[in-house]
This record gives sequence, C-alpha cells and structure tokens, in this order.
Amino acid sequence: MSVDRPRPLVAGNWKMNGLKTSAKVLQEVHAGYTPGLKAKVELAVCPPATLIGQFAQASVGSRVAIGGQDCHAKESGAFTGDLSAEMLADAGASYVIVGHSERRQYHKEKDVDVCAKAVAAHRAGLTAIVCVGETREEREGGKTLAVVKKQLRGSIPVDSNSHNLVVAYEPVWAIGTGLTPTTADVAEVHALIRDELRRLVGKAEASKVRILYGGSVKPSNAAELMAVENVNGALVGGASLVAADFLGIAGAYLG
Ligand SMILES: O=C[C@H](O)COP(=O)(O)O
Repeated sequence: MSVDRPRPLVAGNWKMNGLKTSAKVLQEVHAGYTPGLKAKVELAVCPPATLIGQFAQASVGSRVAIGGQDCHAKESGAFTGDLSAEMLADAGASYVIVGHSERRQYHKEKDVDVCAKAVAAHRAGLTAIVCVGETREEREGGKTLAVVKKQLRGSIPVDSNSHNLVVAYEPVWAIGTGLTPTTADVAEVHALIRDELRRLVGKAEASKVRILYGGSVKPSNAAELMAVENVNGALVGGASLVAADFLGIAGAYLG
C-alpha cells in the first residue's frame, strides 16, 4: 500500500436494525478493535438514531466512531419525525450517511436533497458519507459512469474536503443481494469518482478523500475488494450486524 493513500474507513450501516440489547455487538467490536487494527483502519458504526447517544457514550475512548444514517437539511423546526445534523452531533455522532440508495428509493431523495443534507452535516461539524451508485437497469444500459458522475456533481457540496467528506460507491443491485461487481468494474467507477473529486474539491484534497465500496461486502470478499485501486474502505450493511464479520472485513487491512 503506498504511503499517500488515505487512512481506510470501514463503516457499518445497521439500517433499521438494533435494540438496546445490541450494545453487546458494539462491545464485541470494541474488544476486537486491537491496537494492530487501529493502526491500519478506522471503524465507524452507524446504528439507528435511537441508539446513537448510548453507542457514542459507550465508545468514548474506543476510537470507534459513531454515525447517523440520515439527517434533515435544516437545523431545527417543524419537521415531525426528522433529526437535524446538529442533533446527531449533540448525541455524539461524528459521521452521517446521506443519499443512501434506500433513502433515494423509498424517500424519493434527489441529488439536490442529498447535497443539502451534506451541507447540513458540514454545518454541524459532521463528516458526510455521500452515497452514489447505479441501479441494475442503469448498469445493463451502460449508464453506470454517467449516473455516478451526475450523482456526484449534484450531491457533493462545494465546501467539501477530505475531512468532512467520504464518498461511498454502492451499486444498488449489489446491496443485500450477495452480488458484487468485478474488481475491474469497481476500479473503473472508483477511478471516475477520484477524477470527479479532483474537479469538485481540488486535486490535493481529492487524493485524500476516502472512497468506500459498499454492497454485499463480507469477510470472504473484503480483501479482494479493499485491494482495488482507489478503494479506501467499505460501507457494510448486513455483515456489520455481526461483530466477528465486521471485524473480519476490517481485518482485510491487516494484510
Ligand atoms: O450501507 C450499506 C449498504 O447498503 C450495503 O449493504 P449490504 O452490505 O447488506 O449489501
């Protein structure tokens, strides 16, 4: 691994899974986050909002970061059921996922909405994990690169830098399906993302922005995926619910 590659990040997106009793999974992650692993990779856990405060308190001193899965663009107001980035930060989060394909699909979020949420994340001092990725139809139609480029241009705020932005490439068809793109396909999209970042945040910052791959990452395929050029970690769904699997994925960085 070359010395100027950004420090990798393996982030677990628990989605709508987890109760107070799931603290034991977090404890297992803490226990397995050995000094050797800490030296190689950053870990973040993004539980449902109900657990952020509890998980953040439990993670003090562990170096496991806590993140939200979404935020509202506004700081406060009459938005029943929503959470602001400031609330996530207040609860102890340091990351927030924005523009996940499940938000884009089920909540009809567009790039402009995702961008506003990333702006909110930055306003609150959070690092935004901005998700992009094509559907199966778009891939089969040869539109992957165009779709990802459009999403990046529409979703990444102008004030982004390597500290407040992480990009996650998640092909929608690979999420929760057990399917993954070939390493050549991942390399092609991640190279495009790096190129676009140069345009959007400048060359120096672009080289330091972490670009995660997400979609059916598991311990058995992590090493291969994490070795791809311009892949600087993973956004993990299902496998992040089991501490041994999550740690097994991070362990790909132990070499
Ligand atoms: O945010 C995570 C992704 O949607 C990936 O989910 P998955 O690892 O269950 O495929």
